[in-house]
Amino acid sequence: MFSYSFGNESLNSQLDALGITAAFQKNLDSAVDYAKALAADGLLPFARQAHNGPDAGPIEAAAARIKASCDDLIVLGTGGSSLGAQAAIALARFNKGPVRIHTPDSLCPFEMDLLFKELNTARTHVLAISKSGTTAETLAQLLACRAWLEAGDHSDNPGDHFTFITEPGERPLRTYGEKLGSPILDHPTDVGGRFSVLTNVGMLPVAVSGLSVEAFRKGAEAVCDQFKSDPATATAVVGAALTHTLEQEKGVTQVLVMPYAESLRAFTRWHGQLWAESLGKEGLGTTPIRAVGPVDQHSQLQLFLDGPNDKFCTFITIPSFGKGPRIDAAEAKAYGLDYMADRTIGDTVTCQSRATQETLRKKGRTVREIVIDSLSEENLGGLFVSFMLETVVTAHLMGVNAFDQPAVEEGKILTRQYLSELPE
Ligand SMILES: O=P(O)(O)OC[C@H]1O[C@](O)(CO)[C@@H](O)[C@@H]1O
Repeated sequence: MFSYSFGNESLNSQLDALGITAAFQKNLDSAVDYAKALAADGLLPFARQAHNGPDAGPIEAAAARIKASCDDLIVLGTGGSSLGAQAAIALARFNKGPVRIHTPDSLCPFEMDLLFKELNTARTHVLAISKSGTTAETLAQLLACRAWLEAGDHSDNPGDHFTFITEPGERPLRTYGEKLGSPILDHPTDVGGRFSVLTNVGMLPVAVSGLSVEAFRKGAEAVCDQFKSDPATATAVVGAALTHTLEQEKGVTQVLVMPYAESLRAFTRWHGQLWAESLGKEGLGTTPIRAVGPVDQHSQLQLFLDGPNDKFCTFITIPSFGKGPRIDAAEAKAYGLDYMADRTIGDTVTCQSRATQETLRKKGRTVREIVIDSLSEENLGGLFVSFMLETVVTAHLMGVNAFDQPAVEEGKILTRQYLSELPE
């Protein structure tokens, strides 16, 4: 489970000091009303991915088939069709499964050459994911993968090397999968790509990685239960009301998400898309900033502390006292490093996060700390759904539609045009 707090001074006293208590309360009331309406409706489809839902069996079956046939899985997809899976399977580093998973989510000729050079065609499976089934990057990679696989020296059916996830209906990716005779799982039509991490889009890679789909979804369910039963204290509702109030009243235009764990680095990329694409519209929006502690204390912290006071900072921490290697006391003392004698790496990181939050607060920044008790599937599932709900509630307060992304479509159309106009 996770909890959140705002430092030693209560949130109320910090709001008082900023002179925004009334504005916050008004936004909180409206956020709570909206949360209650969502709860009365059974929450949103992205949050209704039950641990024992009807897709659990098909996900496990597809994962078993993939695992039985390969050593390497290439997950093709971009944005919401890749970032959630990447964030989720980052936890698998701790219990290495039998399949290595590659996620070339940015179209890069050099990376693709490298990947093809490293992998064995006979023992590679490709999972191509695209909700629309039309994304040029994913389709280009798919065609390149097929050619590479067929140029390999195996003689089995090429269709056995592919699995697809896309929406029902006519679309290039689906037609391609049907012609190949490969398994095709339906992308839920009522869940947007950047909200799809708890559906088969994120959970099939999770199942292949050896992590527990059930645990991710149970963690999400626990957070949804809390959101429904006590919205006024739910992380998502308070976070949304606070972000919106700080933006309206104090010109806070950036939201920082800074976990103190390398395994949550991919989570910050997932959050970046979720926040930016859902809220950046009609001239409105706050810009997501990604950082990971403690390493980014040595690159971005100067700006956070001493640059413009325009950021709402969220730290995600895991109590790490006593965790990790211990520093030999005599060795440390021999070099005048008494302060770290007999401390663990986890002791150091915990103190660094605390110190950084305190210095930010002293500089007048609003800092929220979300504490998870361990790096577990349950906690990550909870974080996913909490941040998705926070995004949706923030969109409601802003008066924008969280679920579309009209502005990026023009660039996609032009890319296709320029590509088709290239000389033969
Ligand atoms: O899953 P699809 O349809 O390939 O889309 C990939 C990504 O592209 C976008 O449409 C933006 O271009 C995102 O919203 C989406 O997650």
